[in-house]
Amino acid sequence: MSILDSLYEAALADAAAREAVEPIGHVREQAEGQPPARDVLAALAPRDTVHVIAEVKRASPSRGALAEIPDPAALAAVYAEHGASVVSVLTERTRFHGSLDDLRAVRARVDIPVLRKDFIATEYQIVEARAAGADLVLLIVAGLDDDRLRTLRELAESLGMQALVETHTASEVERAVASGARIIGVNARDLTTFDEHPERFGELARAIPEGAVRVAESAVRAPGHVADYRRAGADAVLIGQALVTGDPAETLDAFLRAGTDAVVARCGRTPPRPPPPAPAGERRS
Ligand SMILES: O=P(O)(O)OC[C@@H](O)[C@@H](O)c1c[nH]c2ccccc12
Repeated sequence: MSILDSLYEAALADAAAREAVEPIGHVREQAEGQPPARDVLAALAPRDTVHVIAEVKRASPSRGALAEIPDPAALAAVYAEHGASVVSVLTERTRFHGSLDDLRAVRARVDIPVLRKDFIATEYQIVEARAAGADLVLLIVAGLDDDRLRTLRELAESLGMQALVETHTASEVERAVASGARIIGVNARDLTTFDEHPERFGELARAIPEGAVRVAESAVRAPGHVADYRRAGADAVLIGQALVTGDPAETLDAFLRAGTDAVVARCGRTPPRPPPPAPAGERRS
């Protein structure tokens, strides 16, 4: 069994245990009782600086324990104050040490959109994401067939959420685009081996159509990496480890500065033109 398969297996076993206690009808009612989901497309709309999706991540299967994060809401508040556009909360328990309680706590503290990051393959997980206050859910193309991918994204959208559709190869980007995804991530980390390929985003970004949000995921360790992703056409960069293992405020400030200074040179996006010179008579000098 691949690592990815075992991650899905654990997440789905946990979801089934929750569903045995709380059937989907109840959870749907809770979802309907939530304030409407935040507008994620507006929050990630292309602009002349990069967006950061900042992650609450205690541990990972590839690195083990990263940070204790006793108060995920406090960390999310720092992210929001320092310019993150979206907070990502890992809710997977067995390998990432996260929970839906983390997501609820974050939701209660910040106003920016919140992403439920988990190994999602069932309607139940989507509905419980909304019931916990999520605005965005992760869907990993490598773990879903075309039917599931479309059905789950459409269910998320019917609840007012969006889906971040994650890819790692050219054929997965093709499938994501064909499925109608509007927010497409390229994960530098291969979830079947944990190898990192930061150059992958630049190779695949061109295949993501104009109009979809392009997200570069993983492997940002230094400001230069944000600049590289930005130059390769990223609208947003998803960062976990570097934020939770360093000083989150200082690190985020430095990353956003690097993303602001980098000029997008490819993917058909050109930097804004300088204003035309004023007519001779109006020049001040
Ligand atoms: O910690 P990093 O290298 O900054 O990566 C963050 C994020 O991209 C990563 O946590 C991630 C990307 N896709 C995932 C899917 C499941 C779990 C985790 C992930």
